[in-house]
Amino acid sequence: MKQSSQSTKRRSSSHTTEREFGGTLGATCIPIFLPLLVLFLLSISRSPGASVLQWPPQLPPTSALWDPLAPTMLLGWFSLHIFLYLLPLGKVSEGLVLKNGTRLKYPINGFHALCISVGLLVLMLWMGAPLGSLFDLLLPLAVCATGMSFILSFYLYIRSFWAPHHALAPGGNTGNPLYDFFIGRELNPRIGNFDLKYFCELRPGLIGWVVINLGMLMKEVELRDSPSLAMMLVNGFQLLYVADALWNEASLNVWPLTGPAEAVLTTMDIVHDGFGFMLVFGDLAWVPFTYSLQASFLVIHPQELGVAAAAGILLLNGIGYYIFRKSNSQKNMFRRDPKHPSVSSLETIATATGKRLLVSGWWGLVRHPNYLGDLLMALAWSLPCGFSHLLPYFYVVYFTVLLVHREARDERQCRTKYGMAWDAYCQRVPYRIFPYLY
Ligand SMILES: NC(=O)C1=CN([C@@H]2O[C@H](COP(=O)(O)OP(=O)(O)OC[C@H]3O[C@@H](n4cnc5c(N)ncnc54)[C@H](OP(=O)(O)O)[C@@H]3O)[C@@H](O)[C@H]2O)C=CC1
Ligand SMILES: CC(C)CCC[C@@H](C)[C@H]1CC=C2C3=C(CC[C@@]21C)[C@@]1(C)CC[C@H](O)C(C)(C)[C@@H]1CC3
Repeated sequence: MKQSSQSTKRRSSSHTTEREFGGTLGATCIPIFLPLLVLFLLSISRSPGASVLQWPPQLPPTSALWDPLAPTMLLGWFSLHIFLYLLPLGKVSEGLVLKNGTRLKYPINGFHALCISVGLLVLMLWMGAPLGSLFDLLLPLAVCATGMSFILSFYLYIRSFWAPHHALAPGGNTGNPLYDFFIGRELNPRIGNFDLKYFCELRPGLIGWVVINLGMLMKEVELRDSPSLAMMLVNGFQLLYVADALWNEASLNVWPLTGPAEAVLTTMDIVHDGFGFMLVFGDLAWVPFTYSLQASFLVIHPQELGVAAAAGILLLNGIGYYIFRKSNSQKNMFRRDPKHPSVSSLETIATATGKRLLVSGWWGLVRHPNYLGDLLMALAWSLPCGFSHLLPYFYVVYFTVLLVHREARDERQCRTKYGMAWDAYCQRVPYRIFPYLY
């Protein structure tokens, strides 16, 4: 979290002043704590008790952490996705205007990469590949993904000293090595045209999450002959979420190259945050190994799910997805073409920057309707795992904390950008995420 005290602020003409995520202390502890948390969660998800509250915590034996197959598989997976990223499939789109007035070009072929990956997996299954053995490799894979995150983050930190000043992220340039390593100094590190942040955010980890889920489903088939309804719901919901992210990246295809960027290219991570340990580890280790916890939990803790309960959960996910997609699309459309018939009748307020803010429609309900939809989906992903354990609800709790923190960061940035107009918006739309609650 941002610390407001003077002690956390630096005064220097070229260095940024504000520190987030607990400043230097957070930046030192989080890279130690989060990898251990991933291993802890993975290891208890497969233990019979699956208790997050057990003290002392149950840690995996060191022999369970290493398998020579894991680095080979990970390198193979990364090579495949680098190859797919570089394939001349789909179109090329432009990001938002950078400080030096230029725009970077991005290949929009993530959905192709997802389809090809799923096609390859189906082929491997047909050839008899034991995809269920991913279950036994999860801990070594997580260890290797963490190691890879550290190596990549060191590389990014060191190379950032050769980057021009305008290429640095606003928040990752404090001069404190630990903090800058954690937050990330360079905004859009690239090797030639290969954009490391954009690649990591949407490809290996996000698609890897879907593959891990499928591996858990296959393990269930090995153990119990067929996948359970709960496992199918978790797989289906999360596949929809990942496919949506990649499809909406691809929806840029229909717009002219010179039009404003939208969807993933306008998220806070791409536009504002540097590429440091937090995002590298988040993309490569945290997303695939903790977002798939419900599926790995279900392998050892099968749940009976009645048709009525399944229908209720389906409905909840559908409502969440509808709110998430409609609100994100409404804002993206408004930013791209405010005169488009689907948004032209919405009420707006002017800001000094020339941009307007929506005050009706989804963005008049709460200030972050997209987070509300995302959180409803998060709950729907955990409910198939029943109420006997807390572990499957880890994602809901973590995600609530992440989005509340993210909302506060975005709010600060918007207040700086829009000043009094933002205050007027907040008065008009008093709730942040949950109507009448928060
Ligand atoms: N699954 C996961 O782990 C995660 C998922 N997400 C999801 O990613 C999606 C994107 O989220 P995120 O990048 O945080 O931010 P948002 O998509 O919510 O974008 C926030 C920006 O939208 C613009 N904006 C805010 N209010 C208005 C308004 N009333 N009218 C017009 N524009 C407005 C502002 O930018 P400007 O005015 O400059 O255009 C603001 O900075 C969300 O759906 C979120 O749930 C996010 C993080 C993690
Ligand atoms: C390691 C920390 C505890 C937290 C790291 C945070 C990251 C895991 C998330 C920050 C923003 C993200 C986004 C998505 C995935 C999680 C991270 C990387 C996203 C790609 C998921 C799919 C969505 O549709 C999206 C809008 C494309 C998301 C963009 C932000």
